Amino acid sequence: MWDFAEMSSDEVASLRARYEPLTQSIRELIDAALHVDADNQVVDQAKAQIDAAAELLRAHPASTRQGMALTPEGESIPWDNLGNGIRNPLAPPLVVEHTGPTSARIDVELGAAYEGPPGHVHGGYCALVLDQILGEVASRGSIETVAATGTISLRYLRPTKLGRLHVEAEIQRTEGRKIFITGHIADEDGTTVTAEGLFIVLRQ
Ligand SMILES: CCCCCCCCCC(=O)SCCNC(=O)CCNC(=O)[C@H](O)C(C)(C)COP(=O)(O)OP(=O)(O)OC[C@H]1O[C@@H](n2cnc3c(N)ncnc32)[C@H](O)[C@@H]1OP(=O)(O)O
Repeated sequence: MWDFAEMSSDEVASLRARYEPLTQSIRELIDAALHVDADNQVVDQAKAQIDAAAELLRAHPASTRQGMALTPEGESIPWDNLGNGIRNPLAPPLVVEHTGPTSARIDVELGAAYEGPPGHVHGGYCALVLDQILGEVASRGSIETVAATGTISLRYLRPTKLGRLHVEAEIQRTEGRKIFITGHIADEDGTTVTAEGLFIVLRQ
């Protein structure tokens, strides 16, 4: 169902070293733009430099986009994914740490770019974070057993403060290709959003 580009580990390392610093610079640019308080001259000058950088990049277009790379060792590398894409400046990125065969955690800092209600994380982004961790746990971190979201249900207990967040997910039970899994997000004051998901392992 999903297309992957096969790539050696060396190619991945080389592309990662080339593009990851660019992605990080764009993230810092977005954050700076959301916090700036400057006069017209400063803003116009910054805009001209950003436009020039965009023009430089557009002059070297990729012939195809490769959403995810797969290495012969079975490692999957997300380039563009909104949750954890190495080349996507909108991805924080979300780094999932598997804490066992059926559980994982994410520790992430979400700043102004992820705001919904003032000072708090956008509810849609909370859903994305939970979908990402539930999907990776359901997939057991392997492309061989990749599982897609069938149904996900969220309960927003209270607003989630921008800043450091802790996220967890754990498989509750499996029935054939169906994986029932729960998770939650916590900010500095405790749990803010809980999730229940039914993920379906894709037919290979
Ligand atoms: C290391 C790599 C890590 C990668 C992590 C990836 C995480 C990705 C998380 C995502 O965001 S995925 C993107 C959002 N999800 C989708 O785009 C999925 C779109 N839907 C589909 O592709 C298919 O509908 C789906 C794969 C979910 C199911 O299609 P199937 O044809 O495989 O299901 P089938 O009809 O054979 O049904 C199998 C069982 O699942 C049940 N089922 C199917 N779709 C369901 C659904 N949507 N919700 C709940 N249950 C569902 C169905 O009733 C049935 O139950 P029973 O076996 O008890 O009869």
